[in-house]
Amino acid sequence: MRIYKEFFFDAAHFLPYAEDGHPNRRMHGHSFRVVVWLEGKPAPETGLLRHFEDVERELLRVREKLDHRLLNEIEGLEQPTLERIAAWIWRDLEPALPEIACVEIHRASCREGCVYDGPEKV
Ligand SMILES: Nc1nc2c(c(=O)[nH]1)N=C([C@H](O)[C@H](O)COP(=O)(O)OP(=O)(O)OP(=O)(O)O)CN2
Ligand SMILES: [Zn+2]
Repeated sequence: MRIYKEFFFDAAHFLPYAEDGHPNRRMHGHSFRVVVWLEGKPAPETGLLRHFEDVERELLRVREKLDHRLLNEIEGLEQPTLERIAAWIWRDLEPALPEIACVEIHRASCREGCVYDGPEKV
């Protein structure tokens, strides 16, 4: 069974490895929607897989690190593509929310996004 909670943030970035003169190389901003999925079984005594209050607390914590920031300045986000941001959010949340199953990140204005299912298991 899966549950999800989402949050929104706005941030600036640039893509350092875009070609010279390409707009992606200039600093610009986006609005992002992030959906975090948790997977597991509800506890028999509570019926909860994980209380949404716990999830909300962790999402607010990670949002604080991203919102109204220049993403390139954040350690691990020197190449702040959707792919890297999704994996970074996963790593930041995983210690507190070990039931994490998927991080979606959507950039609606560009009609694009990324879905990260976690590090590959060997
Ligand atoms: N696979 C990926 N490709 C690209 C990514 C990415 O994260 N993963 N990111 C970008 C840039 O961030 C780029 O800014 C996206 O731009 P674009 O789709 O051209 O949309 P706009 O910036 O024009 O969108 P707005 O409507 O102005 O927000 C490129 N490729
Ligand atoms: Zn961009």
